[in-house]
Amino acid sequence: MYIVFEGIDGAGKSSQIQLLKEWLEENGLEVELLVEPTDSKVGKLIRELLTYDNATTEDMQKTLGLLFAADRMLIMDKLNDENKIIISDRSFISSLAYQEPKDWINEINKYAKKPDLVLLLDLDVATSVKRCDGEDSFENEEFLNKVKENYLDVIKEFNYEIIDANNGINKVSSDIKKAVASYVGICSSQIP
Ligand SMILES: Nc1ncnc2c1ncn2[C@@H]1O[C@H](COP(=O)(O)OP(=O)(O)OP(=O)(O)O)[C@@H](O)[C@H]1O
Ligand SMILES: Cc1cn([C@H]2C[C@H](O)[C@@H](COP(=O)(O)O)O2)c(=O)[nH]c1=O
Repeated sequence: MYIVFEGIDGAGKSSQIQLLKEWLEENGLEVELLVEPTDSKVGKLIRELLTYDNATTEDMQKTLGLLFAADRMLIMDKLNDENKIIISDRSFISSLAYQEPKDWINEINKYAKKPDLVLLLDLDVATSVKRCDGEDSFENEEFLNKVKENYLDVIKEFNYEIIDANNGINKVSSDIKKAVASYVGICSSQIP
C-alpha cells in the first residue's frame, strides 16, 4: 500500500508521518518511509534551487518541475513492495499543486505511481508561513494561497481524505488514524 501525505509547507506532514508509522508498527504492520525531494544528487540540487530568490519565476518553476519528476523516478522501484506500507512525504501531486501547467506536469510524471490513498493536511496559509523559517522562496502567503487552492482542486482526482491540520498534533493524528484504519485492516473504534 502506498500512502502519500500532501499539504502546503509546514502543514505537519513529517510530524504526522512519524506518529502514523509508530501506530502502524504497534499494530504489527511493516512500514517504510520515503521523502520527496529525495536525498539523491537531484534532490540536493532541488533543495538548493528552492532557496534561490527566482524559485517562483516561470522558467525556474519549469526547471524544478522537470527535476522533481526526475528525482521521483529514482524511488519508483521502492513502491512495488506489497508486503509493506509505504508512506511518502509528498509525491507528484505536489508538482500538480506547486508547478504548472497541469497537463505538462501530468505528462512528465506519467511513469510516477498513483497513490492508494492521499492524506491532504489542510492548514491555513497564515499559520503555515508562521511555522516556516522563510528560507525557501515558496514560503510566502501569495504563492501558498495558490498552492492550497490547487491542492483542493487536483486532490479530487485521487482516493483522498482531507485532514484539518489547524488542530493540535494529537487531534490531527487521531483523525489521520481514523482515515487510514479501514485501508490497513485496523479497527477504528479504539482510536480516541
Ligand atoms: N498540529 C500542529 N500544531 C502546532 N504545531 C505543529 C503541528 N504540527 C506540526 N507542528 C509544528 O510545525 C512545524 C512544521 O511541522 P512539520 O515539519 O511536521 O511539517 P511539514 O509539513 O513536514 O513541513 P515542511 O513541508 O516544511 O517539511 C514544526 O515545528 C512542528 O513541530
Ligand atoms: C515533491 C515536490 C515538492 N515541492 C516543494 C514543496 C516544498 O516547498 C518543497 C519541499 O520541501 P518540504 O520539506 O516538503 O516542505 O518542495 C514542489 O514544489 N514540487 C514537488 O513536486
